[in-house]
Amino acid sequence: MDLKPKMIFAVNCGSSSLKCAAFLLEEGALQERYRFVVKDLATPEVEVRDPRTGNVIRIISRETDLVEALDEILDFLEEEGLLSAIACIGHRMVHGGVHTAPVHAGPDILEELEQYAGAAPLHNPPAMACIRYLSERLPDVDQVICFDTQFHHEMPALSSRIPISAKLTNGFIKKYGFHGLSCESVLRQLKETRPELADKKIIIAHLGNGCSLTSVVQGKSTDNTMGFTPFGGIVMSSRPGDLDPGVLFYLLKERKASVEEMEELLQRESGLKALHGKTGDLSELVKESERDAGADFAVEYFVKSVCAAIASLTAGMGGIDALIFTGGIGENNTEVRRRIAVRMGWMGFTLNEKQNARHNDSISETGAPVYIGIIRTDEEKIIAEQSFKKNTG
Ligand SMILES: Nc1ncnc2c1ncn2[C@@H]1O[C@H](COP(=O)(O)OP(=O)(O)O)[C@@H](O)[C@H]1O
Ligand SMILES: CC(=O)OP(=O)(O)O
Ligand SMILES: [Mg+2]
Repeated sequence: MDLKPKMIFAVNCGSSSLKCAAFLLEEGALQERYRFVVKDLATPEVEVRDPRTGNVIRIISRETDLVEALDEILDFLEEEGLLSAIACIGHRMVHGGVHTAPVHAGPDILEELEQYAGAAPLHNPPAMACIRYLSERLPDVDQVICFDTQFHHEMPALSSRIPISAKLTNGFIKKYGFHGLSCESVLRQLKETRPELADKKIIIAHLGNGCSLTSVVQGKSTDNTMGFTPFGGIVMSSRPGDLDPGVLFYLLKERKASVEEMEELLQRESGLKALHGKTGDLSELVKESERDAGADFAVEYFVKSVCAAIASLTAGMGGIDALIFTGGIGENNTEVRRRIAVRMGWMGFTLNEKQNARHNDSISETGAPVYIGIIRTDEEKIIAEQSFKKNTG
């Protein structure tokens, strides 16, 4: 009998953060042992957290490079005697293109995935860099790639088609939908805590650095606000969300902007950051909103954008039973949730202010026509489970 511990390591490259988790395989179930979080990729520290308490038990300082952060995390696991226990590594790849199930990260797949790098430039290239680095440091360990787009791949054509000429789309340009691993985590938890809602009409509002809303009917994605790429949908921290295509032509033709300049401006300098002028961090904007009219404007713009998406997705589903907040902002920002619920009052949203302030699981008034809840997403657990299944399947 093999008594050596076995571990699954999950890597989640977000647009502003790196989140990793180490799971020990105990009696056939995955038990999280350590969580590693780089909250802001511009700040040089990795928090090592104890998942049982959520407490930060150590801070590892690092250089500013993502791969170096990962290197330090592996050094930590080595010190703990756990590096050799890694049986499999799972990665979140935001754009999966044609893939509708997890894949092993062999050289052919990596080469093929290169074609989607430009469709998720804030996400896919760093995830690819992590895979390449890990295949050098741990060449014998199986790496599995899990896709954010998988959950949405059966979205109805009424949602997924993009109405441009077939000469341009070639079947490839369509709405893919993102934050799918987060949706899976939220639905799994909802099934456990509110089984009566699991098969109803639900909107999952994933509000983090990247933000998207997904409509779910009977556990299946029917629409997502992001589109062909994670640029689309509602306004985000530094991304504009849906944009009149005429703006792009104008910038290219009249302002002679280069594609690179446009990409940089639209990826990193737009969205809430452009509205406010200094910061796109919604938490900071909320903090400043009482004394800074520009910050308050940016928060209201965001809230209106979320509410417009809720109304549109509700129309698509022909009703709504529950709204679930998740993601860094959705889980933690009382004021953003309050403003959204108040603005949606006309549609039957009634917030319980006390429960909202306490970040309770349920934050709507008892008996209100629309249930409003908060669920802490655990994308890393879904990555670990999907990877373990692929690794052993
Ligand atoms: N504990 C917290 N309290 C308040 N705001 C938070 C907290 N954690 C995250 N946030 C907010 O969430 C945002 C990041 O969301 P997250 O979903 O973690 O990021 P990413 O989109 O990179 O995955 C941050 O910009 C921050 O404003
Ligand atoms: C798809 C996306 O924008 O992801 P994240 O919120 O993790 O950056
Ligand atoms: Mg994220």
